[in-house]
Amino acid sequence: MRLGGRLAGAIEVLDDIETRRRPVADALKDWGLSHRFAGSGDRAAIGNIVYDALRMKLSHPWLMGEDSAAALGYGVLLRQWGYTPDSLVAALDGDRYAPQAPAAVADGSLAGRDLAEAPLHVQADIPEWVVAAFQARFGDNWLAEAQALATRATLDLRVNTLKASRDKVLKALDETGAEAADLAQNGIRIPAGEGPARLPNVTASINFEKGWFEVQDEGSQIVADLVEAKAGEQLLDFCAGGGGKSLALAAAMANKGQIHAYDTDRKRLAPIIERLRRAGTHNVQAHERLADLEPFKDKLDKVIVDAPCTGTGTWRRRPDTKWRLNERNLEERIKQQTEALSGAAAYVRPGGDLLYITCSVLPDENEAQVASFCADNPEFSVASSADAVARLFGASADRFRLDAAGTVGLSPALTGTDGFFFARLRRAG
Ligand SMILES: C[S@@+](CC[C@H](N)C(=O)[O-])C[C@H]1O[C@@H](n2cnc3c(N)ncnc32)[C@H](O)[C@@H]1O
Repeated sequence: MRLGGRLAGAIEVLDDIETRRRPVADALKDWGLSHRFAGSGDRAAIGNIVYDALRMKLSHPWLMGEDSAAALGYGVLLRQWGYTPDSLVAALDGDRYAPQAPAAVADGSLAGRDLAEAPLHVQADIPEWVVAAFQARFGDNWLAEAQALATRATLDLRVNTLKASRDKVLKALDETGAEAADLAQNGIRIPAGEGPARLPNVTASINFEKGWFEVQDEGSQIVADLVEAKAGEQLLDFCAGGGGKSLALAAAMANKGQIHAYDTDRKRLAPIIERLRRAGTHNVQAHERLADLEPFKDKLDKVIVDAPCTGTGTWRRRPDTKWRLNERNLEERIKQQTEALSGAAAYVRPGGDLLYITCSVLPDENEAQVASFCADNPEFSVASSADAVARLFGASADRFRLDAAGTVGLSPALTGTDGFFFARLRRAG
């Protein structure tokens, strides 16, 4: 397929998502099934246009002066893929599948529009009701932070030090453009690629099956590093999900000591068994029932709450969730976080730590949640992570956001990672 056909396909999918409220992955899959002539490169290019469009779902239509799927598709090519109006006309010339251009492209009036005149949430490409929270969290830099969340994310891997070194994995992936990550000590980064470029399918490789690495955002690796899990410690990963943090912590502990992995959702937890096997991890025990944790009350050195959250920090990877988020979801998540924190606190030994993590940048889920937990549980107080950040990240420590109490914030604009929050809450000894 040429560019025009790919653009038309993406516009069809965007239309389907909008008019039938369809999940992106389903809409893309259905398009592929009903257009079997399209090759894998075509499908990848169409997927890229669709995801890029969803990242900038407000600013493209504003600049085009029309709220249509075509405005989104053309917006992607002109504002994200590096085409100029002239080079785009040339690329689509004679292509009978090329969709009709929005009027502002056809008559050239697009050139006279300036995004700086758009409402702030449109410039930021975030829902209007979230602006106040971004301003509270990022101050003067909020717009740049929001715009960084509207860019493509890199593909990040964590080297499993139980099985391989970073150099060994880098060598094995040398055709992918992989490089050592800037911050995470065992991180590897593969560039996001531009335009129609496909990310390499690294999980289809033998080395992935051998357990040499896991796919994990560098921010998620960094918060796991900040736990500073030590060989021999007794840990609980209370919101273990599929085990991303448990696997990283187990490797940091060199398979020594014990990690108990628990999650209320058995279906989310189940894949951990296969992941642990592949990684050669022997010190993680998965628990399906809360009652299994009874013997560990007041006993554990560290309890990790990687809490359910709105995921605002992951908007680069899942731009569709940006537009589904509403105030009711936020309230529900806050309630779940409060429950998870108070449930998990019971297992921390005196003098031990409760580590609170979210992949959100909203203060209500982070700083405010920590403040209200400490007010309700006066045995706990924030222990600063400033020293840990300096110890682990040395000269790069100034890229982290540390608040006065010593909680840590990561974000695409600051650390080049997903947005994360990390707080160490110490139980009095
Ligand atoms: C952000 S996800 C965890 C991701 C996981 N730690 C990882 O690194 O792959 C949050 C998890 O918390 C679980 N959860 C929600 N409420 C909970 C509670 N009260 N107790 C335990 N787990 C809970 C959810 O089922 C979900 O799997």
